[in-house]
This record gives sequence, C-alpha cells and structure tokens, in this order.
Amino acid sequence: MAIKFGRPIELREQAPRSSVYDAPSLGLSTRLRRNRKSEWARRLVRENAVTTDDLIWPLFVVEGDNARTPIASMPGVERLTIDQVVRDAERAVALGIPCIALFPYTDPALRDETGSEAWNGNNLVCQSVRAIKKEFPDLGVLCDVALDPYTSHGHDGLLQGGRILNDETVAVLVRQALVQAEAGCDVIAPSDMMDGRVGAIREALDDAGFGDVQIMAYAAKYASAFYGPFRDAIGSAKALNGDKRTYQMDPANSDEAIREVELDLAEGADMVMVKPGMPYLDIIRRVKDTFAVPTFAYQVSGEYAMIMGAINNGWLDRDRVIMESLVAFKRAGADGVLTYFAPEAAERIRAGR
Ligand SMILES: NCc1[nH]cc(CCC(=O)O)c1CC(=O)O
Ligand SMILES: [Mg+2]
Repeated sequence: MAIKFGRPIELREQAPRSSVYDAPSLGLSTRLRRNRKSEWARRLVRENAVTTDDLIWPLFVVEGDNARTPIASMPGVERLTIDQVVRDAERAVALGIPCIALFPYTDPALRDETGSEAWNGNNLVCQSVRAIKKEFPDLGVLCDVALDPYTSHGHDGLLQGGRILNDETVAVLVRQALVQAEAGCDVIAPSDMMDGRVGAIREALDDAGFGDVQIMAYAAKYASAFYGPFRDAIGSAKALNGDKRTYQMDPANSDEAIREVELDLAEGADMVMVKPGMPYLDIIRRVKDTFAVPTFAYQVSGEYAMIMGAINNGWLDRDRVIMESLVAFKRAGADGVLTYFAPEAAERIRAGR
C-alpha cells in the first residue's frame, strides 16, 4: 500500500466540494499556453535556434609534441600542441563547425616588453595555421590580433611610462596581422581595442594582396572580470600589471558601444563582435538593430567557467543549460557565437538534444 506522510493514500479524505480546483473559467480568448501544449507545437512556433553554422570554436595552442594540458579554471578545455590542434580542427570539420579561433600560450622566455614574438612569422599561431590549413583548407581559421599573449607585462599594447601607446601599438598590430594572413589565416580579429586599428589593418592587408582576408572586429569589448580564466589559459594572468581600463570599455556604457561599432565598420570591419556575451546581451541587441551587420558574441572564459563550475557541482543541468546559454545569443540578435562549448553544442544539435 502506498504510504504518504504516514497515512495510506486510500484513506485520505476527498477534497471538499468548493475546492481550489473549482474556480470559474476566466473566459480568455487568448491563451498563450495553447502554443506550448506539446513538443511539436513548441517546435512550430520556436523563434530562434542555434545551428552548427553559428559556432566558432576557440582553441589554445602551446609548444610541444602530442600533449593536451588541462586548464584548471576551464574544466574540459585544454592547451594543445600543434599536432593536437590539428586533431581538434579535424573534429571541427567532422562536426560541421565552420570556423575555429586560435590563441597561443607563449613560452615565457619568448615574451618581452614589446611582444615582438607577435610578428614572428614562425610563431605558434602561424605554425598552427599552416598545419591546419594544410590538412583542412576549407575550415575557417580566425586569429586574434593583440599583444597580450606575447608581452612580459600582459597588456594588449606597447607600454611606456605606465601608459598604453595607441598609434605605436597599431603599427605593430599591423605587422602581427600580416604574418597571420601570410600563414593562411582567413579572419583577422583585432581584440586590442586601440583606436584606428581596423582601418590600418585593412589597408595593410589590401596593400599586401590579402584583400579576401576578413576582419572581425572585437568592436565592443569591455574591461571585464570574465576574462580571468582565459588569462590563465594563455599565461598572462600573473604577468598582467594593473588592468585594461584605459583601452577596453567601461561595463557601465552602452551608447559608447554604438560609437565603437560605427567606427570599426567605417574602417572596414566585415563583422563585429560584442564581448563578453551573456552580461552584454543588451549591447548585442542594440548593435544588431542599429547596424544590421554580421554580429557575433563571445561567450568568454569566465562565462564558460561559471557554467561548468555549476554543472560539475550538480547545481545546473548540463543537458539544458549549455544550449539555453547559446540560444540567448541568437535571441539577442547575434549571428554567431565564439564558445568553448562549440563541439558539445554541435554534437547536441546533431543528436537533436
Ligand atoms: N586581447 C586578448 C583577448 N582575446 C580574447 C580574450 C578573452 C577571451 C575569453 O575570456 O575567453 C582576451 C583577454 C583580454 O582581453 O584580457
Ligand atoms: Mg574601437
């Protein structure tokens, strides 16, 4: 016999006549719940979907051979040696992910005051691009342009007397972009937030015969605490002196994001990005509504870490929270998302879950 609260269910009294279940109908003509009554009906009225075409997968590269090193603050993400990054590129191709993004963990011995390894045409990123393009020429490869993986001080630009120089930094970012294009990179993504860098890079690419290399500008990039795990991944967290608030945007600003995007588009950006993602969905929506250009969100390392930390503690349901976090970007107006969840998302989309 079924027991609840110590009494056999069969012996519990019937609900009294005027029970809570007897309220009169509200006589509503419109009931939004009708369209939610079953899975097929929900599918029919669903407004947004994440598809594999929307995904860009960021990968971390490190010197060495046949090694994958876990990154503690990004559970499930690893630093990969070049041979292994090629294997993940193969996985991207197999899953139908259109594009990957490369970030280097530079040997500390190669980091210096000016970040000169950034424009070494044989640096880790350039070697990786060549190795990937050799095996998978049709996979999109995006390269970040900024000095932070290469500088001893961890900043994205040249530092002098405690200031980050703008125009001098742009001149070296141009050199960085050119070696990446030379290596075969398809999309140059300046993430440094110097003024005028998109125009300078566009002009240099065109002059060097790289007219087809696209630019995805990290246009509205905020000085965010959500980049912490990324800085662990590329080894710039300990190195970083101070913060990036003299070049990355103030998280309190919204109109300024419109000005940033407007300038980058005027300078020749093919696509723009808002970063971080989830705390800045309002910015994605404003950018998309204002400019109607290809707009991307970066679901950054801290967002990934937050979600994975909660999943691994059993506090959030992995089977639901990852895709919910991604469809939010589509709902906000993004055309695509850079996300460390890209392979899992692609697998889930393929399996229909
Ligand atoms: N300029 C470097 C760069 N490119 C992408 C990220 C962050 C990505 C992430 O957190 O996942 C950063 C970090 C930063 O600006 O400090
Ligand atoms: Mg700008």
